[in-house]
Amino acid sequence: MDLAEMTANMSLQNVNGKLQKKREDYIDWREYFMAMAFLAAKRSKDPSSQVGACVVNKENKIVGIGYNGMPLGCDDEVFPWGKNTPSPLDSKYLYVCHAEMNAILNKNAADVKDCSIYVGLFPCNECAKIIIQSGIKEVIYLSDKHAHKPETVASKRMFDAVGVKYWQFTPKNEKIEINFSDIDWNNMSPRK
Ligand SMILES: Nc1ccn([C@H]2C[C@H](O)[C@@H](COP(=O)(O)O)O2)c(=O)n1
Ligand SMILES: [Zn+2]
Repeated sequence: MDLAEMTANMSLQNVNGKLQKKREDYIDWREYFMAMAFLAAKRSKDPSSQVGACVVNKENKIVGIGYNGMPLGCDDEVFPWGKNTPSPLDSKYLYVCHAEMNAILNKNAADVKDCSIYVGLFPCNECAKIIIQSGIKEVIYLSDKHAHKPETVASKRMFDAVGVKYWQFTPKNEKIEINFSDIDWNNMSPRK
């Protein structure tokens, strides 16, 4: 198989003899940011909901990433991940840091003013306060599964009051696969 046949088969283009991905194979920038939030969520130890968040500035640069997890130093093998527990002290909700809070606290910039936050699940009222106070102006979310919970209604009430935009993102791709073996690590090119 020569380079032309190979590139045709691998949705690659032969530009000046170099393998280039076809334009349509590049990830849409919004899908990229939502995918980064999803990738971060993979780090969450919460057995029932893994949520990730990605803060992006006006220049489309990532300035913060986070996922839901226990506070630094609170061993997530010791602190509880339960819910609806007989004793409220055994419920994760008292302890877990939400993805949005972590993404904002993890910021790598002086502030996150006028940024957008991509998050898997619509922010709760506590995160809405943090989002507003941090100066974030746009919330892009995938799931609004708790739409009718008071926490979510309160979030929207606050966002509407201060003009924080929020909208549901629907990815074009059903999935984005990261396959380390796609790359020939010796020369960092697509594996032939
Ligand atoms: N926007 C959100 C919503 C939820 N979380 C976290 C908080 C918990 O760890 C978990 C939700 O648990 P569930 O009630 O679904 O068992 O997700 C978040 O970080 N950001
Ligand atoms: Zn929250």
